[in-house]
Parts: sequence; structure tokens; C-alpha cells
Amino acid sequence: MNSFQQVFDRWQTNKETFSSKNAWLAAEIVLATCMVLWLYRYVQLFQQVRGLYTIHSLIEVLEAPHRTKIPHIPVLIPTRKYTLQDPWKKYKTAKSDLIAYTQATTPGYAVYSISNPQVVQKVLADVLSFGKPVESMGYKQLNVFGKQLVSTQSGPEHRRHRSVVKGCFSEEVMRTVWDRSIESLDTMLSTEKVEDGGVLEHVREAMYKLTLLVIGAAGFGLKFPWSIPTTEGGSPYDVVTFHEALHLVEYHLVAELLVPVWILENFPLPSVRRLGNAQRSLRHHFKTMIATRRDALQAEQAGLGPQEKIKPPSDLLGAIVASQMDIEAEEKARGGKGTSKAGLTSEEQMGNVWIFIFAGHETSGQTLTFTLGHLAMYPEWQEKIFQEIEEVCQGSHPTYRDMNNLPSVLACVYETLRLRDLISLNQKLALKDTVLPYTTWDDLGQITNHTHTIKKGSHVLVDFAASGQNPFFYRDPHRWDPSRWYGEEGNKNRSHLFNFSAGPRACIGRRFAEVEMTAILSTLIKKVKFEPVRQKGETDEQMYDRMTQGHEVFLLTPNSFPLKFTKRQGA
Ligand code: HEM
Repeated sequence: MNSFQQVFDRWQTNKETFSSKNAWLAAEIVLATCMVLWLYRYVQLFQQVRGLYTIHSLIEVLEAPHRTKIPHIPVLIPTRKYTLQDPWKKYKTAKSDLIAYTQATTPGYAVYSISNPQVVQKVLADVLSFGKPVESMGYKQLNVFGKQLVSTQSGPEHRRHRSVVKGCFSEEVMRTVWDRSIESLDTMLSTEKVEDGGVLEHVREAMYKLTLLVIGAAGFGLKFPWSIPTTEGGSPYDVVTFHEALHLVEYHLVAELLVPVWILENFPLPSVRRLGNAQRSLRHHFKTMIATRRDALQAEQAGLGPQEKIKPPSDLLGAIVASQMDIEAEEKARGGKGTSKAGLTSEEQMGNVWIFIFAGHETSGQTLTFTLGHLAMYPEWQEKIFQEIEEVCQGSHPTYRDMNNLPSVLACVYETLRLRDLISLNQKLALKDTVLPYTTWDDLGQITNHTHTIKKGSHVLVDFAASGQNPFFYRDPHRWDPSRWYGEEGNKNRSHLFNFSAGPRACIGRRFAEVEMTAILSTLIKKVKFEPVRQKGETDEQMYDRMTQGHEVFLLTPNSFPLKFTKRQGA
């Protein structure tokens, strides 16, 4: 019996050793296969970008929303080579307007960036060849409240979302945008007590609030207060007010978008728990807004005859909610069968409410701040705008009807966007193999034209910022000079103005932003002159940088600075 037991035990030990050896062997084979596959794909990637100036990196840098936090590790992660502070620098080094990037962590596809305005135009127009990499982190993170227009794929999905809101940008609505912008500016001047002159301390924060007031009033029928009260404490069960929740989510956007809400809500630090609370609260507020608007629309419909339909709402919230009601009515008429291809789901409604509030004020708030910073450093342009207003409005305040006769305001805005593009890079996905033209040049500036085949699945970064500073298209490109937006030169430059993107995926809010910014800047300049407030011991150059530079957060964000206002005579 004993000897039988011994034989059995030895067999058992051998079996275990044998099976654990086998497990190791299997793991080694899997690992080796993965390595070979990775190497094979990586070599293929190198072949794809052959002939182009290429920047190699161990990990994804250029497309990462947190790129400014990634450390520079020479050779392995050359973060500094990607800097957006001087967007043209890398193309200047490459002597090429097309650059390739390989990333060891994503050997499956090559990344390219383009900075030739003519090629940019071609890529933006061709949605059959270039879609959106909607699965990338950059776009996915915007879906924090649900899928929305910006992150839809080009084609039927994009058209479905866009058709819901396209009626909200009519001329009639633009007149409202102008009026709400003036009212909001007046609120800012009186609450900050600078209408008769004085110092507006935090211009960037003031511009964010101002543009939030405008999109809130013009798009959502919301009246935000200028002073945002804060509720103390960090209980995850408190519902903070709408504007406070929005304020918190926006000011901590990267954390809100990258860290799941349940982690935020259960984090040991109360300040972090508060961010989770804000996101949950915002969701609650969006739901309430949608439900309240729906009740109002349903009540309106109930007051009409059976064959009558309510007028399509022209505000964004109304349009988003009504689209869902139309679908339900359509499905009811069909006996509740089938799913409609139009309208938005409940999640998509929330996603779109969020994106229109977010994209509808961050972008113009930042652009206004950058423009005010530049105008403070170039008082002659404030004077030019003022003289234009005096000539056109004959001493009165500008109105929406005057907008087309005040070209200097938008010239200053376009020039600021050209040098300080907040979006900077626009990601595209090659949907098929496509040939891209590009140019290289030698030390004497002699240009040679080439083409390169971009393989299906590659990412193409449309470098709006570098394209706006391409010296082959813009004279003295680093100089802030709004005069380049007049006459023939202006027409040519306007055809290459990509800061609002172009083609079918162009910014739907461009006119909204232009009307809002013209109303605010022209009315402000009619009332006051403004100048920078010099810090102790600061040189002219340091002050210029402080007033006009920004840093990259999620978007290129301007520095915050104070402005000294002096009331104009008779204003
Ligand atoms: C200075 C102000 C603005 C700038 C520079 C700007 C820029 C842009 C850019 C570059 C895009 C393309 C993004 C992409 O393809 O991923 C875009 C799209 C978009 N923008 Fe704006 N924008 C501004 C103001 C606004 C405003 C005021 C609104 C809303 C009222 C808005 C709403 C949107 C939406 C919804 C899209 C997605 C459009 C689509 O894909 O069909 N934007 N914007």
C-alpha cells in the first residue's frame, strides 16, 4: 500500500511540474507570438512613413488630451517636439508641410499632420475619404453625458444629429444672440462695477461667464446669475445648483472626462468627491431641463387642433426636445412599431444639451480673452474699431444691422484665432487609401511638390494652428496684424480660415460666435478704452507675453489678466 502511495505521490508531483512547465511554455509562446506580431506591424509602419520626416515615440502623445502632462524623455517620448506653443516649428525643422509620427503603443496605424492650407481644405471637404476617429479618447471623452453632434461619425449619424439643431441658427435667432450679448455685457459691467472705468480683475473668467450667460439665454432660455454661489461640503448626495455644477465640471474638465464618476464620488478627498457630485448633479439638472421643456411643448400641442402641429422651436433646448416628441408621435402613428431613423434618444438629448452649452461658450470665451489681450497691446486697433463704429452708427450704439459694416472687429478676431487657435489640431481617420499632396523646401525656400499614400486606418491631424502660420501663405506670419483680413489679401486669407473647420463638419455655431463676439467687442469699445495693468518690475516683452499667450489644457487656454477700463467721453 505504502509503495503504491509513493508511486502515486511521485506521479502527482511529476504531473504538477509537467503541467506548470507546460503553462509557462504556453505563456512564452503567446508572448513571443505577440512580440513577433508587434514587430511585424511596427516594421510595416516604418515602411508606410518611409520618405517622410518622422517623429518616433514610445506612446501616443500628439492626440492625447493630457499631452501637456506627459514628461519629455529624450529618444523615447519626445514631448517637446510636439509643442503647440510654436505650431510651425516642427514643420520648419522638417522642411516639409507633412510630418509622420509612429507610436510603439499603437503599431496598427500611422499618424500624419498636415499644415498646407490647400491640403487642409481638401481633407476637410472629403468626408468619404476622411471620417472622424470617434473611438479615440479625444472624442469619446466628450460623450460624458451621452453621444452628441461633435463626436458622431460623418454620414447618416452626423446628419441625424445635425438636422435636429440646424434650424436654431437662423437670422432671427442671430438677432436674439446680439441682444442677449449686449444684455449680458451690461450685467458684467454693472456687477463688476467697471461701467464708469476701473479694473476688471480676471478677464478670462469674466469672458467665460459672459459667454455662458449668452448661450444660456439665447439657446436654452436659462438666466445664469453673474455671481456663482458655492455650496460648501462634499457630500456625494448634495445636488449643487446648475451653474455651480457646470462651473465645477468645466474647470476640472480633464478629471471629469477621464476619471469615471463613481471613482470621483467615492474618492477619499472631499474636494475630489465634490467633482463627482457636480457631474451627477449636472446630469440631474439636464434631465430636469429636458422634462420641463417637454411639458411646456406638450401643453402647447394640447392647445391645438388634431391636425395642427406646434411651430418648430428655434431655441436649442426646444429643438432637441421636440425632435424626440416628433419621433414618438411618428411611432405611435405606426402602431408603435419600428425604430425611427430620425431624432435623438434620451442619452443623445443629454449629450447635445451638454455639448452646446460647453462648445457654445468655452470657445468664444477663450477667443474673446485672447482678442482683448491683443487689443490692449495694440490700442491703435481699438481706435480703428471705435472710428468705424462712429462712422457707421453716427454716435449711437451698434446694432445687429450694423454688423456687416464693422469689419474691423472680425478682422481682429480672425487674426487672434490665426495666432491662438484654441482647438489647434483636428483629428481625422483615413477611411480608404488616399494620396495626399505635400511640399518640401530647401534652405533657399525652393519648393518641391510630392505625394504620399496614406493607408486606410491612418490618423491625419489637421494642424489648424500651423496652417494659419504657414509662411508660404501668410506674410510675416508671427505678427498680429488684422490688416491682412482686408481687401484682396483678406479674401484669399478668408478662404484658408480653418479655425471653425470647413466642409460638412464645419462649426455649426460659427455665426453664433461671430455675432456674439462682434456685439460684445464693438459695444465695449464704444463705451470704454482698455489697457494692460503692468506687474511690478515687468518688461514690455514679459507683459506682451502675459497678455497674449496661453497654455494648453484641454483647449489652448489664455492666461488670465486684469484690464484697466477708462470710460470714453459721452459714453
Ligand atoms: C470662437 C468660437 C468657436 C470656434 C473657434 C469653434 C471651432 C470649431 C471647430 C474647429 C469645430 C470642428 C471640431 C471637430 O471637427 O472635431 C467645431 C465644431 C462644432 N462647434 Fe464650434 N467653434 C466655436 C464656437 C461654437 C459655438 C458658439 C457653438 C454653439 C453655439 C459651437 C458648436 C459646435 C458644434 C456643435 C460643432 C460640431 C459640428 C458638427 O460636427 O457638425 N461652436 N467648432
